[in-house]
Amino acid sequence: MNNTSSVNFSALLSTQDLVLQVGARVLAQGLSWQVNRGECWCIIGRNGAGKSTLLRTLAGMRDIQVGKVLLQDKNLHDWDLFELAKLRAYLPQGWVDAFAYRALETVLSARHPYQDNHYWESGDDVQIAMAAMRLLDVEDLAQRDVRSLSGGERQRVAIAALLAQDAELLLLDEPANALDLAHQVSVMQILAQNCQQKNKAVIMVSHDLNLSYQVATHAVLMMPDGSCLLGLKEEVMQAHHLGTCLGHPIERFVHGSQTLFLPTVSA
Ligand SMILES: Nc1ncnc2c1ncn2[C@@H]1O[C@H](COP(=O)(O)OP(=O)(O)OP(=O)(O)O)[C@@H](O)[C@H]1O
Repeated sequence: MNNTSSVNFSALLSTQDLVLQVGARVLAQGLSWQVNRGECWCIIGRNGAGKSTLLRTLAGMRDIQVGKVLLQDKNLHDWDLFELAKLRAYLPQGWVDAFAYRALETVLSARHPYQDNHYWESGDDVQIAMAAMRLLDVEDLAQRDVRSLSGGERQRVAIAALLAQDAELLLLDEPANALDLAHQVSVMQILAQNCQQKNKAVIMVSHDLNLSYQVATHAVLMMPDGSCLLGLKEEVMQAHHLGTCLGHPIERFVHGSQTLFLPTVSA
């Protein structure tokens, strides 16, 4: 399914007939997709479906063999790297901290594209970095060696860095990974607010159907046959579509203002 029937030239991101392939395996076939400012998309699929590969491709970290990815109206790989860093930010799924940076320094490094001499940060950069750390509840960890942080603390520092980059398009690979329940909800709400109040666009990979449904406006389901189902969450996140996508029957319940998804479990 494509969501490009009414062509919108002001789309922040668009793909045209994109094919994702790893070796002989086609992960996504002919994906044509538009993402506009203010939209929050979640990408759903089984392990190995190609969610991270898709996100890395949209971030410009993977070659495109077939099809196009446009940011605004320009080919992704034609963007100057510093301009690209102001336009899109990317949170990978995991990393290794090899050096003893302070948490604040890792957040400040996200301000690099805004520094004219690309070397020294200004007082404004420090304020922006600290504000992002405050929002993510890691302000108190600013002077800590990143290698001493817990998994959830390190994840929140990384999300603070992503926000400090102040890009229009936020690409996040399982942002709620390793977070406790309160921080999962808080991070998801922060992402939704960035779309609603700051007119940014979010594309995130998530395995949490319930939380995703609460904050997302749209969803992409990466199907086992390499097709993608994409559109408004209400239309796409139907129990039967999710069941096919995830290879397990799912039931959808409406409880008050909440929509809940439960996997069917036989006794
Ligand atoms: N460099 C590589 N060489 C061989 N196979 C690869 C390579 N990179 C990715 N793959 C394969 O491509 C498929 C898609 O990987 P990807 O990481 O995008 O999946 P995913 O949907 O994000 O999975 P998960 O939910 O487990 O994170 C997987 O089967 C993976 O093993």
